Amino acid sequence: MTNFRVVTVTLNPALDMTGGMTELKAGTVNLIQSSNLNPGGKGINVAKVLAELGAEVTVTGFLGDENQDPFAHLFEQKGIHDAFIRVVGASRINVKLVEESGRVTDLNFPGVAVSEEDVQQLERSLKTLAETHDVFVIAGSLPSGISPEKLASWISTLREQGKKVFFDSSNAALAAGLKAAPWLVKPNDEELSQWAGEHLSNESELLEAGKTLSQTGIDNVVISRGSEGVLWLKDGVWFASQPPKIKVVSTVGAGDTLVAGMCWAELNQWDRETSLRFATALSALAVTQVNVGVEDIAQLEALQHQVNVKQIKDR
Ligand SMILES: Nc1ncnc2c1ncn2[C@@H]1O[C@H](COP(=O)(O)OP(=O)(O)OP(=O)(O)O)[C@@H](O)[C@H]1O
Ligand SMILES: O=P(O)(O)OC[C@@]1(O)O[C@H](CO)[C@@H](O)[C@@H]1O
Repeated sequence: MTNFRVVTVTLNPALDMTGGMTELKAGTVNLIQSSNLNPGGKGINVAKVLAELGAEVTVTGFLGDENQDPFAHLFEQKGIHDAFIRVVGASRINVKLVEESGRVTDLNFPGVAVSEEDVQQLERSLKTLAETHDVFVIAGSLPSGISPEKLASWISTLREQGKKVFFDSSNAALAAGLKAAPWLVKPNDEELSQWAGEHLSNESELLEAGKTLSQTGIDNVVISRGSEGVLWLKDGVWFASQPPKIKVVSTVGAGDTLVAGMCWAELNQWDRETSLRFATALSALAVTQVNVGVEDIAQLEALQHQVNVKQIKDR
């Protein structure tokens, strides 16, 4: 029987303060016209979407004990099991400035530092969760106190236990995590360029770099390209998707929603075309709203019909 249980790991959660404005002018006073404060962080966003789709989700990572209430409230509201380690201090507040054009400026803060004792608690939590779960999503940046090598060691351990690890991060954490051969990775085109050490400016360069990445032992390379859709390499075969043209409200969490969609598709054992169509439509829907989540199931159905999916031949 299919098991719909997932653990998401967010080592550096954030309260996302989103401000809507006409146009950002750096170095001047900018007036915000609308604002929202929502619990976020990549793994938590993935968890929220998965829970709304119907998965049984457990969340872990590190949560500051001074401002944990909005997170705890979200978990309760969505029926998400809360296995977060509480650490001394406040989780960061990240500021997202969304202009009328849809352009987003992210101000991502460093986050609360974790101690060696906190790290040991998390390792115990992962060990226990691995006894009952086969799918782990590890997403987001690292707080001070966790080295990229430590993160990579967790991915390696889970992989040695036969777990499917979905991984989405950036910078040094991404580089180290990729070496541990997660089951699925989702860099965007910029992150893949960083990994490749050169600017990848077109599809064929992305395909080439994605192929090289997969040869390091990664089963699924999923490259997100914003409005240009998704490229997905598995078993040596590429699929590409193109979402319809959409009025962008906020792109915050679009990548996390794509990861959640790919994860949900895997839990359902859907074929490749169905999986990619679903995950692309889900992430395209995410950009039509400020908050992360599946707010409009009817619109999701309609969007799936408008996503173009094709296999890329001879690659
Ligand atoms: N303007 C858009 N129109 C339609 N779909 C979009 C748009 N922007 C993003 N998407 C969908 O969301 C997916 C993920 O977006 P993107 O590539 O921007 O991820 P990301 O850079 O990881 O995002 P973030 O870090 O903001 O979560 C895209 O592959 C696409 O399917
Ligand atoms: O600093 P990180 O962990 O890389 O990214 C954090 C973050 O930008 O990611 C989510 C959107 O993907 C937001 O909820 C959150 O603020």
